[in-house]
Amino acid sequence: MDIDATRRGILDNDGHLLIEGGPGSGKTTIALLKAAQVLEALQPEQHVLFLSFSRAAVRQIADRVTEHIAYSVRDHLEVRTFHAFFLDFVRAHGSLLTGRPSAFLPPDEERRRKADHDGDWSVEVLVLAQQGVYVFDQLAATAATLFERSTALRHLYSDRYPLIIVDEFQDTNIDQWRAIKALAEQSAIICLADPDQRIYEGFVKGVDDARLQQAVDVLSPTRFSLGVDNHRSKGNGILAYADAVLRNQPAEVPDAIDYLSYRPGYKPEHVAHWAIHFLHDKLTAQLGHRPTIAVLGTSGLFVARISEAISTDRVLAGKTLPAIDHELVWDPGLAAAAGYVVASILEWPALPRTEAVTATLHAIADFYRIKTADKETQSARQAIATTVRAIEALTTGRRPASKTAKAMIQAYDEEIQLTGNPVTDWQLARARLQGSPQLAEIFGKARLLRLLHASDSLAWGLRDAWNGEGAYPGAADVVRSILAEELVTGPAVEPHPVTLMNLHKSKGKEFDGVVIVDELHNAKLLDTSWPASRIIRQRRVIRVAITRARHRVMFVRPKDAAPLVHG
Ligand SMILES: Nc1ncnc2c1ncn2[C@@H]1O[C@H](COP(=O)(O)OP(=O)(O)OP(=O)(O)O)[C@@H](O)[C@H]1O
Repeated sequence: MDIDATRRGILDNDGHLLIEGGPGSGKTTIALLKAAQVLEALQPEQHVLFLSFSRAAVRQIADRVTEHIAYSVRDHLEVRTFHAFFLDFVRAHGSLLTGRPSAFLPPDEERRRKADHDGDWSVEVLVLAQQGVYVFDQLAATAATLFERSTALRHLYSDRYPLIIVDEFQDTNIDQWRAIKALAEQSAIICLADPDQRIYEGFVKGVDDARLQQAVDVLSPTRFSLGVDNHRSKGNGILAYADAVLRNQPAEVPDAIDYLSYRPGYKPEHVAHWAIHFLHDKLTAQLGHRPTIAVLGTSGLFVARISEAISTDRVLAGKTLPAIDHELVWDPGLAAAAGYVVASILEWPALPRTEAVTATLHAIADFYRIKTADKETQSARQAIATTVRAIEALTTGRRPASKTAKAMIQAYDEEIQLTGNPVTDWQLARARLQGSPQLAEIFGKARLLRLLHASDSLAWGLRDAWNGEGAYPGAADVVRSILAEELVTGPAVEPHPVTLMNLHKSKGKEFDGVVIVDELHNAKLLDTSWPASRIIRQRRVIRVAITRARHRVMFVRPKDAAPLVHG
């Protein structure tokens, strides 16, 4: 490890530090070295806190801890997401604000309530907070208020965390910044930042391009610049090309970057399948070992499609492409909601007709509530309304008018013969989802659940729910609790050689090779007709994605996609 004068300065300086540097300049690494040094001198009850944004980033940092931090003090480094830290904090101390114990409304429950709420949801969120019930987005604000108002809490936490490292500082929102500022009274704060990796501004509320200046004004930190050092992809032109994309400047495409353009008629996910194999072979030859590869798509759903496509063998242009074992980093909200619908069908044989079908219709309405919370669409709104009317009709003894409800009644009457084997029964129940466009949509989303790697835990949970008499009473609750756990903690899988995620989620990570997949219709990588501000933001995102690679990048883009660099 090179420890130059700048890095020596960082290790020798106490107090607040602002460390700036481009992608791969070594911000995370030097921060871990600094933590290692501070950890040696801590009291037994003290810890160093390393805050980052995503669970995936936390995992990558945690993986690197073994490299830099001695076993004896490792337990005293807490690498956590902002949200997890604030959630624990509000649970422990929220009652100081309201006089009541704090409760947390999980995101899917919030989406459901929001869809049913007539008034302004942002006002309702504040009312709930006054009652001690917090939604995801309120946690940081609540924690910040508590830290600002209570000297005792500030001191308690600063005593516990004399050093707090804030990763990706440029992307902190106003509430995260308020909490950090309050703790900075007594804790030393190290901010790691790259202004050009600001990818949430104008996109997430409260993120501000003045944040770095505010840190300088308020904390008066000692500033260090790792400048354009690049330890990740030294000498292969990847960073220079990424910078050219950021600034839309003319640039030669270096050897380390391949472009694959596909003609209309080809599906991007199929071409991506080929590209992953190609990159894998090239990197294996170059490095002499099995490489790590990230496949980055332009949206979560697109990434899920790629995942499905590469999960089976495929013949493309006369060549057989074997299926690719991979991990998917993805927000599976809708797939989980579709899973709850399937689970409700597993309960049918134990229930009378009205009760059984009504429970399934409730799960279907919830699916569309979650869908509208992500993206308001007329058809999803209508689906909720017709399903709710069908439930009313059923419970008052009338015949429902909706196609979906009729199809479910017919499916119930045809009787479902479950076997006690959760895997087969899950497929049997899922196959009942046909007879209306809504059911077809839910069927499609339920198939994606397989990608969650949750199948094993679901099978075990359902095995316990089997009553030996043809049904799984309580299946809906079992599936709900298993998937909720899966959504919060993520699948417990080992890091995989091939990982799929959207561009934003790649931030803070590092792989031998990166495949960036673009599509023409739903989620373009870049569109010159977008407003200038959106183009600038997207160029930052693309730069982050490119610079995740140590050795090679491969673009898979439609033939007439907009060029990424000028000229
Ligand atoms: N001083 C150093 N000498 C040699 N290698 C280093 C040094 N610092 C970092 N590296 C290596 O360079 C790579 C990038 O480092 P690191 O992840 O710390 O950069 P970063 O600035 O946090 O990147 P980003 O902002 O893109 O996430 C890592 O593989 C790391 O092991």
